[in-house]
Amino acid sequence: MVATLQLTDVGVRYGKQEVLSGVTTPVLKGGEVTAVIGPNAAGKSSLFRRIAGLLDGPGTIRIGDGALRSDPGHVCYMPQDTSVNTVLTVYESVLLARKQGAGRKVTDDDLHEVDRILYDLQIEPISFKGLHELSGGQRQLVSLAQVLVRDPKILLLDEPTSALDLHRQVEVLALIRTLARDRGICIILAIHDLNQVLRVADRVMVIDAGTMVSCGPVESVITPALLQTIYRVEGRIERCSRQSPHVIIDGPLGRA
Ligand SMILES: Nc1ncnc2c1ncn2[C@@H]1O[C@H](COP(=O)(O)OP(=O)(O)OP(=O)(O)O)[C@@H](O)[C@H]1O
Repeated sequence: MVATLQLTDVGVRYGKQEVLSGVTTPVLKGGEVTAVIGPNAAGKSSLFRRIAGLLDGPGTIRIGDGALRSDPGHVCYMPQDTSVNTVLTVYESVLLARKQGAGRKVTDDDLHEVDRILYDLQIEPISFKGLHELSGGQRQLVSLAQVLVRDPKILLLDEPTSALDLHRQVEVLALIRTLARDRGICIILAIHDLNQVLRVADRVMVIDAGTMVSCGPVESVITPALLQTIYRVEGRIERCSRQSPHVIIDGPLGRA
């Protein structure tokens, strides 16, 4: 069965302050990657926390069918802040994530999955380091391992590559793309780098000042007009290497 996610009129309030309202999407399907973009403080993380069930608010979040909804393990959320306060090793933390809500007995299959994900993310060399000993980028990779190992059907990744070097960004985004396609995962990721969005996403949702201003195929949403109106920069989209589109920034626009 293909996992699906659809938002209707979804909003978020912190106390009396409404920070997001009226987010309505088409049906987002397993196998596809949707990038959520927009300026700082636009409401992207709040939207992720709302979808993950960590915040209440108006609107409807329809996830898959009844079978999926009754198994919360199928929706996994990786927050933006990956700081930790624990004495676990990398391996233990990923194994624990795998067993979350799934009984205590560790099977060969569990160990195999942990090994595979550590290998895919190229972090086996740090398997037995304590989480508190890791660099920011290493912590981010381990957080990613903790959600991927749970075999999610819907995966919410809030800026999963923000602490990674260029090589790791490219590798991780390629892995995300492959996992979506091969395992039919519906992946939603917040990301600021528009060139990476052009490489990885099928669809882009733009959030600005608490509202969704567009949601559609990548190349029809990432345009010079978007650069001007949302980011206040002058820029172009050009086909460069291998004919793939790139954002080229010419300069900032002045203050409005
Ligand atoms: N726990 C909270 N309590 C009150 N207001 C909050 C809380 N978390 C976020 N906000 C506010 O909600 C708004 C949206 O914040 P959010 O973190 O969703 O933005 P974002 O688009 O993810 O930003 P960034 O790109 O900077 O990570 C901001 O004005 C922020 O100050």
